[in-house]
Amino acid sequence: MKDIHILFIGAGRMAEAIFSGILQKEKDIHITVSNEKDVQRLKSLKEQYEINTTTDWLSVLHEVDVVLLACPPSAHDEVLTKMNTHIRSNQFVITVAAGIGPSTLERYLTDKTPVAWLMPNTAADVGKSMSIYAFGKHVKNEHVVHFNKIVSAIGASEQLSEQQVHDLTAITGSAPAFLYHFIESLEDSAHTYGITKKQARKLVTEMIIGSAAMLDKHRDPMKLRDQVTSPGGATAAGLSLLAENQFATLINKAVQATNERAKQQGNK
Ligand SMILES: NC(=O)C1=CN([C@@H]2O[C@H](COP(=O)(O)OP(=O)(O)OC[C@H]3O[C@@H](n4cnc5c(N)ncnc54)[C@H](OP(=O)(O)O)[C@@H]3O)[C@@H](O)[C@H]2O)C=CC1
Ligand SMILES: O=C(O)[C@@H]1CCC=N1
Repeated sequence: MKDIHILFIGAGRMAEAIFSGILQKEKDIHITVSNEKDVQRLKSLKEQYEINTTTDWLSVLHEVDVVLLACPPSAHDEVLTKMNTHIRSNQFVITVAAGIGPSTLERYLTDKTPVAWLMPNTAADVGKSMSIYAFGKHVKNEHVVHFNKIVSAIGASEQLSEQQVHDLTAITGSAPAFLYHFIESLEDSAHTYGITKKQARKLVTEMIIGSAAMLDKHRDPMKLRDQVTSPGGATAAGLSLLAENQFATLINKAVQATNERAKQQGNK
């Protein structure tokens, strides 16, 4: 297969996680990264990674096979409008923006442009993103081949419908932040018992890494929870308190709030 050249529009946290993951796995994917204002950020990324950078993505557009939009949802209107008059019909456009599905991309890119919506998470940086995605109407086999190469470099993936990516953005895209918040809360709690912050971090981080490894091996959180919960014992008391305070309902509400905001951002 011939080398792939990807242009990133947006040089923020998600862009970096994705191209960092790709560069660790793939030697025949070439990356150009652009943003609009922050030249210092581009300079620092160029020092760290084997990439090209530019503040003028339009000048590079004609050279690339894939455009990956990693800018905020609110920037898409401006970027796609500008892109539409210059893009060649076989160039593949992928967005990772919350709320911006293939049907939105196709409304802007009027020349039967192949498009995809990828919802990754920041674990792309370590090749462990769980990414969900949906394709537009004009995606052909060659684009699927490119897409699979890019997405498999950053972790696991699952193809869904556009609506399902809307509905599950919270679960794969945002829920890592929910988990990190849970971890921060455990650290704060540990710290109140007289250990240092460094010790609290070690205790909680290693516990989470061990739990994730168990989940990876056994794939059954209910069974794993049950193994920890000795009948009538200490863990059961903690879990009861979580249940009394509607822990599961609260998580469901956080998922809904996240998806509503994502949709709202995409509709602007
Ligand atoms: N962070 C995450 O975990 C995830 C994020 N996403 C999506 O990724 C996208 C980026 O998010 P994130 O990386 O967190 O955000 P950041 O704020 O870290 O990065 C946004 C980047 O976009 C650039 N940008 C802003 N406006 C424009 C414009 N008009 N043209 C070109 N570049 C522009 C910014 O640079 P400058 O201002 O200098 O132009 C910056 O480099 C969002 O759409 C988000 O929904 C999806 C899944 C997970
Ligand atoms: O917070 C956000 O809007 C993005 C989308 C999914 C994760 N981060």
